Amino acid sequence: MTPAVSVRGLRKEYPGHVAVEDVRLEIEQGEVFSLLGPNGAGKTTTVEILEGHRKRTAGEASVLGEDPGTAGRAWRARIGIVLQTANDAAQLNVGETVRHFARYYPDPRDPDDVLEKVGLAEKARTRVRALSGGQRRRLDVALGIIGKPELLFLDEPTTGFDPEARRRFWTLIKSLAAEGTTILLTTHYLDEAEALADRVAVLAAGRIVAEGTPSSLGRRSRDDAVVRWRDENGFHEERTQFPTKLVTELSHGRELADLTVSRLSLEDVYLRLIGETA
Ligand SMILES: Nc1ncnc2c1ncn2[C@@H]1O[C@H](COP(=O)(O)OP(=O)(O)OP(=O)(O)O)[C@@H](O)[C@H]1O
Repeated sequence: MTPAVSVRGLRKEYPGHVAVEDVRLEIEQGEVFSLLGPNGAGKTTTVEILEGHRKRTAGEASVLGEDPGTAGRAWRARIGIVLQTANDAAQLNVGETVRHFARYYPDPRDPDDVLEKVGLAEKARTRVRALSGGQRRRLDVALGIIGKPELLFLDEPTTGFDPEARRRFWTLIKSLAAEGTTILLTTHYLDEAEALADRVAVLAAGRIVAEGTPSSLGRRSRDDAVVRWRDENGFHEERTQFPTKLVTELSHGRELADLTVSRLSLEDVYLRLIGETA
């Protein structure tokens, strides 16, 4: 199967500044892939090159089998884009906006279904400019998926969402992934990457510094577990590769007060990776 996205030696130079250097990426069809990295790392630049919205300085890129720098309208109809900054849709209401965008695509989803999916069904008659920031973002997501894209680009999609809206959005992304949509997601929320992504890559200063599944990134699964508990002598903390054995030995069949067993979170690993490259 040809990968949905294949990139080699990607480079982008702005005057006096290299934003992306030697990036190599391969995203399989149906995969949810998350690009992580600090502000200014080059995520948006990379994604916009793949969307055909920016020209690369050098390197090879293939998106759904075509070069995004030269691909035409038929190709564009196969991808969906949720941008970081939304365009302002004039005087239309939410329902009209979604129906208007649906007309651009050969085989769109049902606009009412899409509004339901993103949790805006009750806002169908509200003017776009009267939406809250988070609701506006949900409309952006609706417009990104209305064309039934094979490949969906999501650039920081849940910025400004309340916790419930984020969880709802995650459910939506999982259902799109289950239908076979390939998804490239950039996010600053590590829990979001962990919940959604099959694989993640960390970009720092324009280069990929780590890549893998969320659970294996930066040798995470091989790190010690941290066991914490309390007894009459106070709080204790021990690091071990064998937390079950340690807890069994400690407890002698009785309850240990305030017992927790934890491993490095994806955020811990991410911060370590970014720290190493700073
Ligand atoms: N049009 C441009 N002209 C010049 N420099 C630019 C341009 N666009 C981006 N840059 C620079 O390129 C680098 C990468 O920017 P980019 O927007 O790709 O980062 P990012 O990883 O998406 O950041 P964020 O997390 O803040 O969205 C930054 O140093 C930025 O200042």
